[in-house]
Amino acid sequence: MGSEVEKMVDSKSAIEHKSYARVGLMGNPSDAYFGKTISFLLGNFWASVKLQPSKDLVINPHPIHDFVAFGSIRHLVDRLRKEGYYGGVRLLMALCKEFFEYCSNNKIELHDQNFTLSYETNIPRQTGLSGSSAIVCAALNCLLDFYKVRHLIKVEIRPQIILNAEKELGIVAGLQDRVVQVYGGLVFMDFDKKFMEEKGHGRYTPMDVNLLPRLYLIYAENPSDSGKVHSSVRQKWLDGDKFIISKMEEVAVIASECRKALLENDSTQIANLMNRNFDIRRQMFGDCVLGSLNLKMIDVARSVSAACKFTGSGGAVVALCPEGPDQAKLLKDACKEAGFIMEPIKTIPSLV
Ligand SMILES: Nc1ncnc2c1ncn2[C@@H]1O[C@H](COP(=O)(O)OP(=O)(O)O)[C@@H](O)[C@H]1O
Ligand SMILES: O=C(O)[C@H]1O[C@H](OP(=O)(O)O)[C@H](O)[C@@H](O)[C@@H]1O
Ligand SMILES: [Mg+2]
Repeated sequence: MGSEVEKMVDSKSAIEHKSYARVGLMGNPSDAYFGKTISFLLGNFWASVKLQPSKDLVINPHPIHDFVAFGSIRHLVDRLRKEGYYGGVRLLMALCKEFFEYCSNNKIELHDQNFTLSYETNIPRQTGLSGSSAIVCAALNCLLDFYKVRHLIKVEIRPQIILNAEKELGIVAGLQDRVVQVYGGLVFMDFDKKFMEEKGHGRYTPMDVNLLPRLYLIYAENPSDSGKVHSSVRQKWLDGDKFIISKMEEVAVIASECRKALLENDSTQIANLMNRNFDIRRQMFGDCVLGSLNLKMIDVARSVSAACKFTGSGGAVVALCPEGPDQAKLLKDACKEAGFIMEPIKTIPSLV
C-alpha cells in the first residue's frame, strides 16, 4: 500500500517533454559557419524525455537503442549496421554535464534532489532529421522544470546548451536544429559572426508556418553520422579554403532569398532555391561523402522534376512539387519503386 502511494506521488511529480524532428529548409549547412538558415519543426516525428524524481541520479538506457545484449553475433552486427554504435544515453549524460556547468558558471543555484531520465523516440535514426538534438532538447526542458530555472536561462541561450552537449561528444554540428527545436514553427536564423561573438547567439526571427508550401519528406533507413559527414568540410573551412568559404556564403544568401520568396508566396522561386542549395552542398562535400543512397533520393525526386534538398546532413530529403498533386503522385510512385518512404510533411506551430 505504502509503495503504491509513493508511486502515485512519483507519477504526479514526473515531468515529460516532447521535442520534434526538424527540416533544414534552406541555407544549411551554413549555420555552423556564420551563415543563415531557415528551418521548421517536423510534426511527423518526435522524441520525448521523462524525468522522475528518484533517490539516485539514473540515466535509463533505451530498451532498443541502447541495448547491449544480443542473441548472437549476427544479431549484434545487424544492429550496428542498422543503428550504429551509439544510442541516446550519451546525449542525456552530456546534457546533464553541460547544464550543470552552465548553471555553475552563471551562479544559478540547483537544489540537490535527484532524478531518473528515460527517453523514447520515433525519429528515424541518423537521417539528418535531428533525432540527436530532439532528445537533448526534450531533456533540457525537463531539467529546466525540475530545477525551476526556466526563467533564469534565456530562450536564445538554450540552443547553445543543447549544441554544447553534442560538441562534448565530438559531434560536429551547427545551431539551426536546436534553435528551431526550442522556438518551434518556422524560423529564419542569422548567425552573423559579429552579432554571435557579442551576444553568444544568433538573430532568430520566427515566421508564420502557414507561409510554407506543401512539402514532402523522403527518407531511407540509412544511419549516417552527421559528425563524420561534416568533419572534412569543417577542417577545410578552418584552414581558410577559399572555395568552401565562398560556397558557404552563397548558401547563406539562399536563405535570405527564400525568406523573401516565402513572404511573396513564390513557390517556383522556392523550388529553384532548394535545387541550388543542394547543388552547392554537392560541390562542397563531394559525392563520396554524400553517399550513393542519398544521391539516389535526390535523383528520384529530380526524375519527376520535383525540387529537393537534404533536410540535414543526409538520410532524408525535403521535396516540393511545384506542378501540384499529379507531380506529387509521380513522386510517390518513383519513391516506392526505389524503396524510399515518402510522406506529406506536417508542421508544428511556434512554441514561444
Ligand atoms: N533515434 C535515436 N535514438 C537514439 N540515439 C540517437 C538517435 N538519433 C541519434 N542518436 C544519437 O545521436 C548521435 C548523433 O546523431 P546524428 O548523426 O546527429 O543524427 P541526427 O541526424 O538524427 O541528428 C548518434 O551517434 C546517437 O548517439
Ligand atoms: O548538414 C546539415 O545540413 C546539418 O547537419 C547537422 O544536422 P543533422 O540532422 O544531424 O544531420 C547539423 O547539426 C546542422 O547544423 C546542419 O545544418
Ligand atoms: Mg544530429
